[in-house]
Amino acid sequence: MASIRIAGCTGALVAGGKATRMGGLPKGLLQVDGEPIAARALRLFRALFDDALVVANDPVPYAALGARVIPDALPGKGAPSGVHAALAAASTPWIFTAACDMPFLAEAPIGFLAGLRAGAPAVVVRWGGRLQPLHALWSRACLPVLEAELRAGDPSLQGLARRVGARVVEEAEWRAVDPLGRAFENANTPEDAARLGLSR
Ligand SMILES: Nc1nc2c(ncn2[C@@H]2O[C@H](COP(=O)(O)OP(=O)(O)OP(=O)(O)O)[C@@H](O)[C@H]2O)c(=O)[nH]1
Repeated sequence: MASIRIAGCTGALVAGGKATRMGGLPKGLLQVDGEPIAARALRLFRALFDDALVVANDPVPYAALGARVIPDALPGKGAPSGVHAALAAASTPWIFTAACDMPFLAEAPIGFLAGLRAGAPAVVVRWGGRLQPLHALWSRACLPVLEAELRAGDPSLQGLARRVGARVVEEAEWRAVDPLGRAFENANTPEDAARLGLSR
């Protein structure tokens, strides 16, 4: 059980990618400490948030996890399609998004992000010189902006963060809760999976 609750927020696992660099394996099923990444994430989401869902265009790998699995509403644009679907489907004013290949989600860093929500349309960390929009908080105010951008072209989530005026957490600030940036670690290739200690 989590020691904090983050009200008005849905945890959304973005899991609709092709995982070509991982040979098409549903990356959320990679195991961390003997548990699929997706199951671990949903367990954390249920403890922290009002609701939890998975955005995946193939629901089969995630069907057994007991969470609502939704497809992209505006498919074909990568992770922005997933964030859009989550914002459109959530019944809460906020969503927390995480990629399905992030094995080290943790309560304290997510709580830190949530503590910065007031007055911001989104909260995104800059780590390693790059905004990290797949471990971020997005408010419903971002939905019409992202929807218009998806209909018009091929937007990036980093661009969306800038355009909505997201609260950007700089690296020095983030180090207080996550000194090594573990939250943003993700497994794109079998080599990444091995480095992060993940198994099939
Ligand atoms: N819902 C949804 N999620 C996506 C989509 N594309 C990528 N994602 C997710 O976004 C996160 C980051 O995706 P990437 O790792 O960059 O892309 P990927 O398609 O999973 O992998 P590659 O094919 O190897 O690039 C992962 O959790 C993906 O599952 C999409 O079109 N829809």
